[in-house]
Amino acid sequence: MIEFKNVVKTYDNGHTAVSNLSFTAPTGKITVLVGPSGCGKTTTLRMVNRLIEQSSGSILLDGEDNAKTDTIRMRRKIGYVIQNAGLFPHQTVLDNVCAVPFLEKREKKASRERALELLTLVGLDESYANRYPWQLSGGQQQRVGVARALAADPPFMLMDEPFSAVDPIVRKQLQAEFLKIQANLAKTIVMVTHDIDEALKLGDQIVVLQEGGVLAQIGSPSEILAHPASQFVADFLGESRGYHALNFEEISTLLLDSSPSLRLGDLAPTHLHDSWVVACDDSDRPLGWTLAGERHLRVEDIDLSVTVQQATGNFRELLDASLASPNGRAIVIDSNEQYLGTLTSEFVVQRATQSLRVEETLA
Ligand SMILES: Nc1ncnc2c1ncn2[C@@H]1O[C@H](COP(=O)(O)OP(=O)(O)OP(=O)(O)O)[C@@H](O)[C@H]1O
Repeated sequence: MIEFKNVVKTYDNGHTAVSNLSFTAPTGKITVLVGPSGCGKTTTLRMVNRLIEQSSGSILLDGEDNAKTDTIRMRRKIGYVIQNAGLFPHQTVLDNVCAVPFLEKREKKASRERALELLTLVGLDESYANRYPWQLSGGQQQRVGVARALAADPPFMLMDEPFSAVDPIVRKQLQAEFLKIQANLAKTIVMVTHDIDEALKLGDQIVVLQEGGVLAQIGSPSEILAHPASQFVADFLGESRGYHALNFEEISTLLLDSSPSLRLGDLAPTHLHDSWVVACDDSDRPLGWTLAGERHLRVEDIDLSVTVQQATGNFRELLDASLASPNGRAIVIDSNEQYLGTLTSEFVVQRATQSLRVEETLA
């Protein structure tokens, strides 16, 4: 775990960027620092690996005071991922990933093999190993940055806006892959982001800072959304708090409607003619919606543009799926992709309104 104890940072110009900050980043969990621009997030992060020295207070890494530990030894225990990846431009991807293991004079063959494994883990196949950073897209460079930080197998990771330099789709992919990796490796991570969505998605714990590096609130994403500690936190989370809170409601807790379904080749009973019906394949996997008619169901009659939603997903994804559907209903499937039922966007919106009201009374 990483413990901040009454940490203060006053820069030479007299500006206090971090004021008497105390919190613990638990072992194996992701702690995300958020707050408005200039509130001291990066300063806080960089004090952990002593790229910035605190003015007073202490930071302990698994109980060891980082100011009393040899800096080089201490930094080797900490992976550091920054925006734009910060790769060495004249080294290949493989050499970038192996940088720390080579520095530590680890066995070269084993280090390279592990580097290739890590590249695969972050979604890059072996063909990227001999490329140079400039031959990669921004998202690919960020993947290499994450693989490089993991290569030394450090117990701690510091990540400063690690996924920010890419477009929203790649960013989502990187976040999802990163969560998968973390589920296996369970590093103790402190991450900075200015994206509240990212914080809520990735963080086990959120630390909200306000101007001057003052701790405004610490808690799990759902705690912070449901019980903002102050007007500042409520304002910072913004008007979409209710919508964000949907991330933490599981669909499986809801009662689904059982909209009628048809398999390819089936004839619809007359009472269903001109109604929306869930079209499934031979194994009851939904393909989309169809307006039932007098003909046997053909693929051409199906609106395939819908997103089907896993019951293990969250309420917010469900809202997106229902809004994207031709009849305002989301199709929900189980883990075997079998059809389970449907829900209307009205129901989801009603639920969102309810949760927003609950939060407003609590705030
Ligand atoms: N070397 C420095 N000397 C003086 N002031 C500094 C120095 N570095 C940062 N600051 C100031 O300290 C405050 C905190 O900066 P920091 O970079 O930690 O904020 P941040 O929350 O990460 O901001 P952003 O979200 O904009 O990246 C800011 O007001 C900044 O201007």
